Amino acid sequence: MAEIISARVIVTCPDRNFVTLKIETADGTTGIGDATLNGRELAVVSYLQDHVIPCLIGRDAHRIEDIWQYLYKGAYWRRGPVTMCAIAAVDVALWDIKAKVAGLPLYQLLGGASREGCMVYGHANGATIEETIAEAVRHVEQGYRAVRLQAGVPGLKSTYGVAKPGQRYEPADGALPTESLWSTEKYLRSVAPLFERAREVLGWDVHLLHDVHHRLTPIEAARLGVELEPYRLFWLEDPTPAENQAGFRLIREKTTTPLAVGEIFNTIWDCKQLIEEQLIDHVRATIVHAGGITHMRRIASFADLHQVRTGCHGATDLSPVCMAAALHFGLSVPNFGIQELMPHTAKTDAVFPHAYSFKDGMMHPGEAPGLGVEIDEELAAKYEYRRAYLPVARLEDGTLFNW
Ligand SMILES: O=C(O)C(=O)C[C@H](O)[C@H](O)CO
Ligand SMILES: [Mg+2]
Repeated sequence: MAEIISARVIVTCPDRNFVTLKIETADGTTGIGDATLNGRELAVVSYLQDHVIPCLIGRDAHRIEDIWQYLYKGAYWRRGPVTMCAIAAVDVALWDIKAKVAGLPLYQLLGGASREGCMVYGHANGATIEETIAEAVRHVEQGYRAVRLQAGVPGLKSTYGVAKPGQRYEPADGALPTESLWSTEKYLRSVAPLFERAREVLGWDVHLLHDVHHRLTPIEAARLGVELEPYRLFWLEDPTPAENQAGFRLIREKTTTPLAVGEIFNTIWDCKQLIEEQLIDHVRATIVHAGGITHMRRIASFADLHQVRTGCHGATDLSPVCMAAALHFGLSVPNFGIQELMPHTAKTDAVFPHAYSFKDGMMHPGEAPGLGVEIDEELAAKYEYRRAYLPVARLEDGTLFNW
């Protein structure tokens, strides 16, 4: 028995907001879990503080599966991003505790390493095709074996995934949502030329990826998939909103461009049909948004039966605590595909000292017992929460669209 004697939520903003849950057991062992839900952070803080923590005190931290079921079924109101982020934070903190008590890096408890490291993809973006390709070249020089390409769309003032001049890309950029304009026609004209040029310059030994960010209809996505076939993408991500999973049948029938979906999924039920019918190649659900390591292992096992590999979301709104958990998970599951890497700022890294590392395009969680990441609470306290929303997108006639 490792009795939970306290659980606290820590909110900090070292360049961007993060929510972290810290659980402590009677013998002084602590574990942490990421609970960050970009743009809706405080809803998870309240869910944890007001509704979850009171249920944790006095429980045995080692009974991870039982606590997961207790929080999921016990709430009666199942699923949803707020609930599943909160459960994820508890779950990861408990795995951290268990692995620390065992004196092992977490991946050893998850079955051990299935590979030498986790291949990651970086983000190359620029206002023009040439700027984007130059960024991609820089990534390849740093050792990346896979790069996501996003370029500005001629005729649109701003584009998803493209940084403002001289700045890092960080989408949650306003105390109220900033508004951007979208034109499917302009966008569709711009994508194939980007990848044509990328293959000319980068050759064929680097994996190329692209994120549509939910902005096409299935038939438009099918057209784009066909147009991109000559450039052999590693994946085309979120080609269409995935609430209607059956919509992917149409895309799948038309194109062999591999598909990745699921960064906004929070349970296996969001991707059950996509996986069962083999409508996708990679599932993008990740630890913090999809119920933690316990639930992600369930999704990965189910996906493995259908030749679907993982491809966990890893943007900067997922804290280093989530990155560490994703790497232990990715190193251990048999059907790992790739891990997204959008490096955090030095300020964020200082608040979350960690054992994971990057080398030759691969990441490894390190050998420290537990997750191998801690939170420097004194430093964290210096960075106060700042409300920051994700943008919204409108069509050129003013219609609210998918961002
Ligand atoms: O990293 C990606 O693929 C994204 O689509 C990033 C998301 O827009 C971001 O994480 C939203 O918070
Ligand atoms: Mg995405």
